Amino acid sequence: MTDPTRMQIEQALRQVRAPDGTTILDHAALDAATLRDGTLHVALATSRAAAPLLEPLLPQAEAALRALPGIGPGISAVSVILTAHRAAPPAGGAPQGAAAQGGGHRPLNLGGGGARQGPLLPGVGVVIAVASGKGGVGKSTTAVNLAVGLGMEGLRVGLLDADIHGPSLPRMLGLRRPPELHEGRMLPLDAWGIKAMSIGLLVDERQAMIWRGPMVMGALGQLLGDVEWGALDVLVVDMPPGTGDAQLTLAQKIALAGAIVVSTPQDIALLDARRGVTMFRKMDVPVLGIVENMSYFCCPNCGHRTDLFGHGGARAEAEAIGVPFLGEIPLLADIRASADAGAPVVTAAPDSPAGQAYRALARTVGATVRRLVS
Ligand SMILES: Nc1ncnc2c1ncn2[C@@H]1O[C@H](COP(=O)(O)OP(=O)(O)OP(=O)(O)O)[C@@H](O)[C@H]1O
Repeated sequence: MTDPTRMQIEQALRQVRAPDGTTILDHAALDAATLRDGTLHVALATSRAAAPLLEPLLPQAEAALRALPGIGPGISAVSVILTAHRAAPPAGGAPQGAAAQGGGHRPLNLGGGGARQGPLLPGVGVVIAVASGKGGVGKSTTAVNLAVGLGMEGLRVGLLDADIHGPSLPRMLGLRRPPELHEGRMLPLDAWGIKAMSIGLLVDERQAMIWRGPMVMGALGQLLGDVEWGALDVLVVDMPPGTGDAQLTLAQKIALAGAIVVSTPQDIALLDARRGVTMFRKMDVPVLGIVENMSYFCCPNCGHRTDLFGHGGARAEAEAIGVPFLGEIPLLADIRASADAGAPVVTAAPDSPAGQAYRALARTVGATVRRLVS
């Protein structure tokens, strides 16, 4: 079997018609196609205005792609998603040959611009993702304290909250006003020495919770393309939790220099962390390391340390899968209280045990960032 080419995919998509007779490719352009674990993932770039019209056509598009000659032994399923840009880019591009074989996840060479090409974020030195295999492990808390800690290390830092279903950055940074516009682009807000942007600044948090696929991708496209970051050494991206299509597409859209995976020491979370590491590896994104959050409990009265879930799980897991271990963050009430008060503990109480833990993490990651931007 050979991989489908751009021409084949576009031919299949041209059979998919809206009620007015126009084809799906009259409103969208083939943006990226990826083979992952036997599934052909196809991303179509469209305008925000057209996305609601195209969404009902996606099952037909998947059926048309499943009928492609050559879709057989190596491809068992097809998934089509919409990514909404500001304006639909022109469709087309020269038909290209198939991608090199091998690996469970392969971006297909479609010609006309791969997903990780193009200066989406001019002026930004490196982009680092903070991710987790599942929700609730403290990914956002880690991302916020790491970003502010990197700022305290003297780096020019931006923080993008791409956790679109649960944007917690405005609350954690104490930001309430919407971003200002400059020549049609959004200006990130200043907070605690860094620049920050979140979908939570644009819409009500509860509204974002119920968004469906195309709207999520549209909002992310806007956050990626419409923010005037200015000159940054590093942009920290708080990824949505998990390892699904939104994470994958996002990681493809941004040229990530590296990813940090946050986990708790529990077995189940470590399994999810392993899945997160695997996802980035499949996309050739270097995993900078694993952070163990809620690693141990420090009694605020006597300072006694209790390893609630056993100790050293994430360190051992990191060693087993061959990625660096970046450090431990204790379970401490003032981490949550500071986050809820909008003043990250790394800056609110830099010499507290929590502050010191985050500063140590920022020093380690800061050294890597300096190496990557130099
Ligand atoms: N080390 C810690 N000690 C005490 N509380 C913590 C710690 N880390 C995170 N928390 C708290 O745990 C809760 C979940 O944290 P957070 O929102 O950062 O998780 P998350 O992994 O980003 O979740 P999701 O991605 O599902 O939004 C928050 O109330 C946060 O204040």
